[in-house]
Amino acid sequence: MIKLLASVTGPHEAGIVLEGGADLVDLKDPAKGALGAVSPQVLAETMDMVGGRRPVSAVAGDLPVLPDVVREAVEARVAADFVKIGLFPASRDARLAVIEALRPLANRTGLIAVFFADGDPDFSLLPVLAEAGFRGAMIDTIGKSSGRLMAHLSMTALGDFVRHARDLGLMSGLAGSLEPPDVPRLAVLRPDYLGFRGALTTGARDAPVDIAAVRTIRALLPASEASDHGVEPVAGRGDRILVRDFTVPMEIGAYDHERGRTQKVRFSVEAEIAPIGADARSMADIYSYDLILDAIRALAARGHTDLVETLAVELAETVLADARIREVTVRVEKLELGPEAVGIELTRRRAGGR
Ligand SMILES: O=C[C@H](O)COP(=O)(O)O
Repeated sequence: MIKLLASVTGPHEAGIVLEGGADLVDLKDPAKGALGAVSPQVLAETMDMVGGRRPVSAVAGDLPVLPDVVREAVEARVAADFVKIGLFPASRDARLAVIEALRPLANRTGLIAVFFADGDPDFSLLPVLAEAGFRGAMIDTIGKSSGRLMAHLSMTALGDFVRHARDLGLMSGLAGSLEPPDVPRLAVLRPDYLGFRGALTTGARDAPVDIAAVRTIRALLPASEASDHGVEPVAGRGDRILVRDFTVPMEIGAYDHERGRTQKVRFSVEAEIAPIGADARSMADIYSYDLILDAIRALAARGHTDLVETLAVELAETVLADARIREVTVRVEKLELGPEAVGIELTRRRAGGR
């Protein structure tokens, strides 16, 4: 489920966003910049008001990228469930020094790094953050009048960020002047959080939060895991691995004039496998079409074969020898005998059914 992060200025606005369905109460002072901080006092009052009903995050502030300055600001806010730390424009070394300085605080609060889409984001720091004990990473924008998140980063780049964070065990969040129509588009990328301030107010970013605006955003977020994962295989049908029109020269034919030379033979294969899991990401999770291509190359390399029928049966048997294959259809066509193509198509199924 994709959660709603709502940025508020203190306890009063926290009450409003909770009523509107926020999943994370995020404290910040929008009048003081992208990550303008509220005082530890306001943090304490807001935590009291929220009373553990939802996690509370606090931003560390629009700070220079200096280890001591940032560590001190985070230390003052470790009572929050999460503290968000901006990786503002700076050299890689300066950012690394800040990350390292925060390592000792990682078991006192949930550290969340904030990359800025318009502030030279360096996503190669994601593994460094994971190793230093950070709990998550998000992308926001610094310049709140210089366009929405997607004006600075493509959907592909945002999707890569979410995937990379997830692979590293980091929560991910996306924010940056987002508007209601952005929600379904970004929800497709499946970040853990979408974050809002401007879209939750009655007007400007530092105007008061408005319950109707919060509800509008809430209603746009996918309601449950079920709707997030509402994709399932069709009962009784497998997925299909395809090799289409793979043409190789080979020695083939029962006539004398077909011996001692090669001619073009075209192979097409459709192999049925069990439905691929939604979490398939690597070669280890799938049956590769390369195995079929290799089997065809081996047939072509082994010398003369009289009949295309022999090739088709052998190829089907080779493919079905892999226990993951349920059924295979093989087409073998000779391409140099006058018509466009002559050949055979056959289907074989694993004995014993599915
Ligand atoms: O953390 C999220 C931000 O508060 C988003 O603010 P914004 O929607 O005004 O850019």
